[in-house]
Amino acid sequence: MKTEVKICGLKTGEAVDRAVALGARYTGFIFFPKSPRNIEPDDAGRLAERIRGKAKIVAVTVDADNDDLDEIVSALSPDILQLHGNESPDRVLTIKAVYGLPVIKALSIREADDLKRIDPYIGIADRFLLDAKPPKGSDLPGGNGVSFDWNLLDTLDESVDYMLSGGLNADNIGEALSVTGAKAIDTSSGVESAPGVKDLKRMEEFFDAVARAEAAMAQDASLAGRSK
Ligand SMILES: O=C(O)c1ccccc1N[C@@H]1O[C@H](COP(=O)(O)O)[C@@H](O)[C@H]1O
Repeated sequence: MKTEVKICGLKTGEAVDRAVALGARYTGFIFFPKSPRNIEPDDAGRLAERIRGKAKIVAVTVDADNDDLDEIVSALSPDILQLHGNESPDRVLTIKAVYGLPVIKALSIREADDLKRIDPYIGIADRFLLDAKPPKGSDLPGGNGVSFDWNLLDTLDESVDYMLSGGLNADNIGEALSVTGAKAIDTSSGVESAPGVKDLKRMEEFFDAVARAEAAMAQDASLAGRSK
């Protein structure tokens, strides 16, 4: 099966167009002023019009208040809201009810116990985004380019629908997919030349690496099938 790819932190028409041309199923726009990927809602709305219907448009917010959410949803008309802060299950329910949009709830993972934080959101969040915990001193809850120990996901219930995130790039995505078998992946700083600056070549290398990993996994599965 083809891995679903989300390219996050898009800020230019060139990067949005290229991400979708390369096969991104999800495009992410960051609404968090401290981030080098922060974008104004109206600018994001204009960029999203270039690819609406070709890839899902995801608004990434961090503990946003109602006024900010109203402005973002009205300017961008996102397909999905990604909640990347400390939004409680009740807050997620309220946001879903108010905007009628599916929600990806981001959770940060460092150790096995962190996976227990998924449970209260089951049946509430439509999907999870499992990211690494921010390094000490970082102002950003995501977009830090750091990975968590993918082996922790060995114990994750198969019914949990998640996107793998955190420090993914062309060099490590093959191993990440082989260890986790993730069906959906998300990257931001791993396809940049500087914080907030998407690099078209790095994006292309990322998609190439995903395709190589998929081919290798399909070959392994076929060999395993033949040896039965
Ligand atoms: O990217 C950001 O600046 C950001 C800011 C605030 C919340 C979330 C953010 N990014 C999310 O984090 C993942 C992982 O980033 P990376 O690949 O490790 O750089 C990113 O894809 C966004 O979903």
